[in-house]
Order: sequence, then C-alpha cells, then structure tokens
Amino acid sequence: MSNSCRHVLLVDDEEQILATSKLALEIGGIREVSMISDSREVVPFLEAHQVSVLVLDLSMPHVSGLELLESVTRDYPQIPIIVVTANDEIATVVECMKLGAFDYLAKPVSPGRLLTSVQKALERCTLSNEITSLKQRLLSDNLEHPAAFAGIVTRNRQMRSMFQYLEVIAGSRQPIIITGETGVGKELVARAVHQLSGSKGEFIALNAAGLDDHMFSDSLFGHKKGAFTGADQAREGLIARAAGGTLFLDEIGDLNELSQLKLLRLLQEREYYPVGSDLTRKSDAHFVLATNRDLQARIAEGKFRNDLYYRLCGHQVQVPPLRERKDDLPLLLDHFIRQEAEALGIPAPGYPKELVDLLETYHFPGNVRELQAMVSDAVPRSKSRTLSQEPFRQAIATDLGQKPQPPQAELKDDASLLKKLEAVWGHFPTLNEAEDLLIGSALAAAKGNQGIAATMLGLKRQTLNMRLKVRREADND
Ligand SMILES: Nc1ncnc2c1ncn2[C@@H]1O[C@H](COP(=O)(O)OP(=O)(O)OP(=O)(O)O)[C@@H](O)[C@H]1O
Repeated sequence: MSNSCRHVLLVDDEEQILATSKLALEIGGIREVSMISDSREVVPFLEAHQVSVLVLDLSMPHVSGLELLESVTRDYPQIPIIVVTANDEIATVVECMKLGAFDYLAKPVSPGRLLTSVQKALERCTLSNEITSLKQRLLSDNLEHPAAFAGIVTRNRQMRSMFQYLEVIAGSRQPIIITGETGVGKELVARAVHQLSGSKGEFIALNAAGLDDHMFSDSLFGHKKGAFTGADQAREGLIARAAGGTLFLDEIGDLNELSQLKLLRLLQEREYYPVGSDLTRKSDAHFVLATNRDLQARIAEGKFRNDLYYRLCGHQVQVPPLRERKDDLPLLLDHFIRQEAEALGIPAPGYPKELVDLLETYHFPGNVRELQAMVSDAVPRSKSRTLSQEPFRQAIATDLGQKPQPPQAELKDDASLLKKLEAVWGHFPTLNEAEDLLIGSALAAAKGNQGIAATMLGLKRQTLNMRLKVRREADND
C-alpha cells in the first residue's frame, strides 16, 4: 500500500565511483541502491525492476548518457533522473534539463550534494505516486482499509475524503500533521494512521502542552545518568519506545522555541541527543503530530518557526469541527448512548427525535468530546427508557450564558449592520419587529420546536409561549 519511493539505480562506467556513491547514499539512510556499470544493461533492468530514481553518468561507452536520458524520460516519465556531467558546461546542462532531467551534478560529486539531490528526487517520486493514488481512490470512492477507521464514528463526506487521503500518505516516511479544534478526534485519527502504516512497533503519545524545554527533551529523548541533579539512572525517552512504531506528538503549537528547534532536527535528520549526551541517536519511528492552534497565526505572532511549519505542512489533514458535520450527530449520539449504557450496565435508552434537532442548533465549541460529556451526564440521570432533553438543554443554555457578549459599542458603531437592518424593514426596526425576526429565525432553525427555539433565545419555554401568544393577540387586534 506504500507510495514511498526507495529504489535508486546508479549508472556509471567507473566501478569505483559507483561504490563510493552507494556508500554515501547508504550512510544517508537510503538502503535500496542498485548499480550498473554497463550502460547497455539499463533498459532491460528498468523493464524488470521498479526503479524510483536514476542517477546517470553522461559520458559512458556503448549507449551514451544522453541517449539513455532521452529514452528513459520518454518510456518512464515517472522516474526522476539526476545526470552527472564531467563539467558543468552550461550547454550540456541546458540540453539535459530540456530533455527532462530532474537535477544535474558536476564531477567530482560531493557525497552531501549527491544525497540531497537523491533525497529530493525520492520525495518528488513519492509525491507523484501519492497524487496518482489519490486520484484513483477519489474516483472509486473506496476505502482500502476500513478497519483502520473503525473507531471513528462518521458518515460525513469530508471525513471520508480525509480517510482516503490518509490511506495514500500513511505509508510515507514524511511526518503527518493533524490539525483541528479541540475534541474533534485528532488522537483517534493519529491511531488510525498508525494502524494504516502497518508498523510493528507501538503507538507512543506525548502531549507537549505545558512542557518546558527540559521536560519536553527529557520525556522525549530521555537522559544520560548524571545529566542533571537527580538523574541517578539513565532513562530512555519515549522516542526510543516508539522504535519501529509511531510517535504521536500532540499540542505541538505550544512548544517553545528551543523545543521546536530540536523537533525540527528530529523530523529532518531523524536524529536526537538524550539530555546530557553528545552522542546522536537515530530514530526510525513514524511521526504524527497534532495541534488545535492555527500555526500560521502562531508564525505571524513570532511563536512558531517557519521552517518547522514548512517541514510539517507537506502532509497535513484538517479534521472538521462537529458543527460542520452535523450529519454525524445521530450516529455519534447513538454511539455514546450505547457506550455509556454499557459502562453503567443498563439497557441503552432511546431519545426523542427532537433531541437531534436541538443539538443541530448548537455550535459545539468542545466538538465531539463535548457531545460525549453531555451524553455521559444525561444517561445516568434518565429515569425512563427515553432520555430527557433537559440535561442537553441545560448544558447548551449554560454554554450560551457563559459566552462573552459581543462588544456592544462596536456593534452600535457598525454602520453596515445598521444599514442591513434598515434595508430589511425600510426603516430602523422597532423592538417588536426585531423580536419577531429573532423568534421567527429561532423557530425556523429549531424546525418549529418551541422548546429548542426557547433554548436558543435564552428563554424559558413558557416565556416564549407567552410572547408568541401576545404577538398573535396583537396581530388579531
Ligand atoms: N468520530 C468519533 N467517533 C467516536 N468517538 C470520537 C470521535 N471523535 C472524537 N471522539 C471521542 O471524543 C474524545 C475527544 O477525541 P480526541 O481526544 O481524539 O480529540 P482531539 O482532537 O485530540 O482533542 P485535543 O485537541 O483536545 O487533544 C475522545 O474520547 C474520542 O474517543
């Protein structure tokens, strides 16, 4: 299922160059490297093997590099080709680029330059595989591994598209960042990614909120014996426990400057130092990160590193808030009622249809977690086989009561708002007219249910009833 590109083919007539290039790539973590010193063998090799990147020397006997470049770009356009030239003569370079070369390297090629170029080419190859695979999946609308998402209750189209995208990127070695408001289910999504990746190791989570750099480094990277007062024993960090598995770092938008720098190094080089040690360690874990912060806003405030953001945003998924997927409400409600009843050892109560209408009028700032808490509160309080709407109504009314009032002074001075009001009635509305509008809108949103409309308006149902009655009588007079 992986779209990851790994296999590099080195082509050069000098065996010595092949051997040193292979070594440079292997030291850099690229292990699938094949070598060919006779250019006549390249095409048959490509026919028989799946090659991700080709590094091609231009001056070779038999079939020249240029001829190969031309035929490979024509027959295997998906393979990025890095050409190695004896000099960086501009005309040759231009010709190679015109023929579709991905990059060029002038001899003698430094190991670092070779590694960087091959890594970039592998990334491009992975990206293009992902796009192809994503197109196919979106067209077929199928999930290949629905079991990985079994813990996420949803029937929402946007969520399903996100699952399809995750299936495409989960096998990649690039970090994945999951964004979204608090309580939308980011950790559940991270666990699904872990399952999709097929890693044999564990899923290890660390919540970075409130950790200073010392606590962050110590928890994540561990420490050497004697690294600081009280470090009587060496301690392995969570990153070591995540070997061969997934490291899930939550709330990374809260990390301080120094910890961000260490995280960047870890993601980029896969290297870290245990606290007090100057020996680097390597990690092969999958990295999944999450935040409920707006990272671009954090960058603008100078609180998040630009380079770390760009390292992360290649594979980003945004979990939509619950208010944007209200079609999930009935499923989630059923799910949490069943879960709560099971925990209490009682039969799952039913609920009136109007309960979903009530919940649909609410904006759920705490998202799915908030709905779960409402159900946990309501189920034990239900006296009959049917849940009462009252605890839900109270929770919603409490939240609305706690909401900060819109700044009245600003609203009063908002000329466009006043213009809109005047446009509706042709004059500045009277209190009765404004009340009619508010009550009418609430009743429409509540699908005619007066109890729900009353909750939205911050009134008791009886008060709303009375006002409606007064209005009707006034209309009839
Ligand atoms: N689609 C869903 N199906 C079932 N349970 C869900 C779903 N989404 C969220 N939950 C539940 O809601 C709670 C909050 O989910 P989770 O911790 O994954 O949210 P989060 O986005 O990581 O929150 P935070 O940003 O606060 O860490 C959990 O108990 C989780 O099991």
